[in-house]
Amino acid sequence: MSIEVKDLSFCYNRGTSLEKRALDNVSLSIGKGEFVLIGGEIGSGKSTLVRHFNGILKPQSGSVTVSGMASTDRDVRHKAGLLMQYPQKQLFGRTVFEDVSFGPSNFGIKGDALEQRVADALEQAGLGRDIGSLSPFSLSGGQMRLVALAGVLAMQPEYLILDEPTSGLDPENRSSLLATLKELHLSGISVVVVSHQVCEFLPLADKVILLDNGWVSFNGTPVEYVRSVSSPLPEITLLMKDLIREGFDVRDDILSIDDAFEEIVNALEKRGAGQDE
Ligand SMILES: Nc1ncnc2c1ncn2[C@@H]1O[C@H](COP(=O)(O)OP(=O)(O)OP(=O)(O)O)[C@@H](O)[C@H]1O
Repeated sequence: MSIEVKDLSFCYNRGTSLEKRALDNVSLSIGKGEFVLIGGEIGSGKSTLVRHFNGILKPQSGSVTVSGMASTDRDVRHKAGLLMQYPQKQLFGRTVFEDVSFGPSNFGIKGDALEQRVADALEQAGLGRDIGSLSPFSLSGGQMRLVALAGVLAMQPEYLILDEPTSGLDPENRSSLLATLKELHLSGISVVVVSHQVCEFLPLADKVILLDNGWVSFNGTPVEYVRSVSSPLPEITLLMKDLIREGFDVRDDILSIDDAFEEIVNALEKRGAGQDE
């Protein structure tokens, strides 16, 4: 069971003078249980692509299926939950409980079952269950984002899709969100992260897909990605720090860029071998 995208094309303002082709014959597959990173420059089509996964956008040509269900089916949103960019702007409830319970209660879940769903989702999102009675607007920006994440998790999706989840977060909230995503992935949820900062999520990813002007320019493992780019030094330095943060076996006394590349590839390969065991 997977997300299958076949020959997907999509234009905004189709048939007008403002026509903009955002996706051009995109085909890809996201396996169940994978952590997939979708990267690419600003405007390369990342958001347009993932908005097809939970049916916000409908394919103009080609197809998208999620665990065998066409993305045009209304129920696809129960299989793929999307946390949009700046999701805190979408909070509306008087209490956190009201916000997080909105999806499942519309789905007919009530009473104790609803309370349990909300408590579980708050816990999975890394928030205590006691937060339910607070106003979401009394929380910090990072906590508000986690409340929005809990709202998506309360629908118990098979695929959790996050569009630029760390943008605008301070370093502390960023690390706690990354830790939460790692936990969610370990618990068996498939995670798809859209980010133009590939290095930030590379240590967590099983697969990297890059878009360039609406087409897939790269689709491979993190090791293949590192081998394929000649990243500028600051990115490599950040990646080394991110790998150390995630407990990868990397030396921190590397002097040359070539050695740094080798060290990163070795560390990622070791992790890959560990996962296969
Ligand atoms: N609602 C819209 N109407 C018209 N054009 C749009 C619309 N949304 C996106 N586009 C255009 O489609 C292209 C792809 O946009 P998209 O938002 O999918 O890219 P992105 O890679 O997610 O960018 P970002 O990193 O800025 O979020 C861009 O050229 C963008 O300007």
